[in-house]
Amino acid sequence: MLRIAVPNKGMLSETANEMLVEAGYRGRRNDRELVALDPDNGVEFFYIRPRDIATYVGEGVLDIGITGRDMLLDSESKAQEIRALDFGDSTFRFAGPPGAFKEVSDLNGKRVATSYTGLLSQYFSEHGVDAELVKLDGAVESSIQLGVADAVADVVSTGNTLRQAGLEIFGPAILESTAILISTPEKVGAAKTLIQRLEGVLVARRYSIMDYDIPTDQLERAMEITPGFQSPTVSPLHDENWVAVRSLVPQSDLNGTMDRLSAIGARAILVTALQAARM
Ligand SMILES: Nc1ncnc2c1ncn2[C@@H]1O[C@H](COP(=O)(O)OP(=O)(O)OP(=O)(O)O)[C@@H](O)[C@H]1O
Ligand SMILES: O=P(O)(O)OC[C@H]1O[C@H](OP(=O)(O)OP(=O)(O)O)[C@H](O)[C@@H]1O
Ligand SMILES: [Mg+2]
Repeated sequence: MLRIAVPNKGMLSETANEMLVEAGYRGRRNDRELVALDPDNGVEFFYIRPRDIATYVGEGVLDIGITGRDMLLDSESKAQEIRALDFGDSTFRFAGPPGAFKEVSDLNGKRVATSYTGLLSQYFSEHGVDAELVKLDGAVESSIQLGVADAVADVVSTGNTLRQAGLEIFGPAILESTAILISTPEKVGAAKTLIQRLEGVLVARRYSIMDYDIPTDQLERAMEITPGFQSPTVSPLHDENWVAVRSLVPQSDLNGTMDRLSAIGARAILVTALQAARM
């Protein structure tokens, strides 16, 4: 039985659960559920704080888990990133009162509040900065106003929290984070089906099917516009001067793709949503 760690709350929990349901697993039935058996799929889900997931997976107690890259790097876990999951994107940044700091070296001798002391102490030692870390559980942005820190290092997504606290980002991004699958080399093999299913969900979320007819003499140009994953399907039409093409195309630029196909003479361009995929 594969044992899977899923965030029980926070920014990643809802989408992580949705992806698992799309991948054919039993979803979490209510937000108090801590353990759930899914015997049809031979898996057991453990709903755990996102910060603790790397610990359980790194110890080998749980086989695979979903957490944030920043949380994995903050931990001392032996778990490794298997792949990014296309949600929960954020950057990890320094911020301070407007104009107070310009670069990371300005933090020498200052107090920096963060919930990610592991990540920060590693960053400071790599960059030769000697700053005092103030460990807080959350709402780190308030620490400067409350007088316990001179600067903060925290997760930034829209930047609204920082703006509301009257703080300004400085220095380069410490890290680009995203939701990731983590496991250990000993356990990852057993999780092959789960990984393949989630990869299918990512493809279904990112791509659509595009069908169109194209004059045969424009086929090569059309292949450059819709190269697909490996090789698009090209089928003969009754009119031998035309062929029908079916290809996977990124959802991010469906209309641009249709414009480019149309400009080289494609007709009857149809787009269909993908419900599931296994590549
Ligand atoms: N506003 C956000 N937008 C995108 N991702 C975020 C945001 N806040 C946190 N994350 C990411 O979500 C993951 C889990 O963080 P989250 O804030 O949910 O956990 P937490 O701080 O331990 O929990 P809580 O905030 O409920 O105490 C981290 O990898 C983090 O980078
Ligand atoms: O840039 P924004 O879109 O405003 O998002 C960033 C905020 O989101 C997270 O807070 P969360 O709600 O998880 O609270 P926490 O600080 O208690 O973890 C993070 O710690 C920032 O405070
Ligand atoms: Mg948080």
